[in-house]
Amino acid sequence: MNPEAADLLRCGAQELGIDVEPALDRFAALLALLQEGNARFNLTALKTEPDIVLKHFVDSLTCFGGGHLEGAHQVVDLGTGAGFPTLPLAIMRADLMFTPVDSTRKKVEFVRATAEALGLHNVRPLAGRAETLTRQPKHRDRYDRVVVRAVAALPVLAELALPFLRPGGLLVAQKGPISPEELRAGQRAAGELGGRVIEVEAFSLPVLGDARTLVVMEKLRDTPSKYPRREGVPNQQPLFWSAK
Ligand SMILES: C[S@@+](CC[C@H](N)C(=O)[O-])C[C@H]1O[C@@H](n2cnc3c(N)ncnc32)[C@H](O)[C@@H]1O
Repeated sequence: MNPEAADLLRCGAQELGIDVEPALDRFAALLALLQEGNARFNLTALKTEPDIVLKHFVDSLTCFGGGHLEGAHQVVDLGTGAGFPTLPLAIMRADLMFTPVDSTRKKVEFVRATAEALGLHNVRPLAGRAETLTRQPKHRDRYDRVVVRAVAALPVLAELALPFLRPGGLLVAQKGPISPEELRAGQRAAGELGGRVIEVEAFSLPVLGDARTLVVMEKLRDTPSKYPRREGVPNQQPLFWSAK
């Protein structure tokens, strides 16, 4: 990692109240592995060191906002892609056990190999679609937390994520700006799926100032067995929302 990128990571994380100094070597190794992965196949759209550091690493660390990940939780990362937010969060918190999930096997293999190379023992990637995995008893109503970044609209996230959670568990969704319509649909979908929205926090991404929103849903009771609907339907026909 070049010195400018290292400074951006330090400053960005500091704005979030996080000291990355002890983890800089691991972040540098992650950066190198991502760039190597990008050279082999198109892993992420972000290619430059400042972009990767701010828009992947620091952006992922904003999931710690609000303290919803405090404690030794079992955490699903729904639609992890190249490992975000899992990998930065797992680097900073060995007490959190992550299950990054993605439907694209090649991405899951990248996350598995990268976690191994970084010596992260708290990352156990899983290939598959959320709609199918949450039909398996070992993944339904089981996890303490679901984190998600850049995957789908709120009502879709509610349908894909809440079935993973035990009652009392939380979905922490890191998103860009959300419209009142999307929020309303997310609230209604959460209710239908056995949960409720407990927090909506607008904030700015450190250094760059891009608008972000952290939406937290709590699961109150078991999700009705008809959810999630079959593969692809949650995204094609989001609950309570026609304006995709
Ligand atoms: C835009 S990428 C975001 C990746 C990562 N979370 C990030 O912030 O960089 C969305 C990812 O979600 C995965 N995905 C979408 N729907 C899914 C589903 N129903 N089950 C599992 N993975 C899904 C896709 O394969 C893709 O890798």
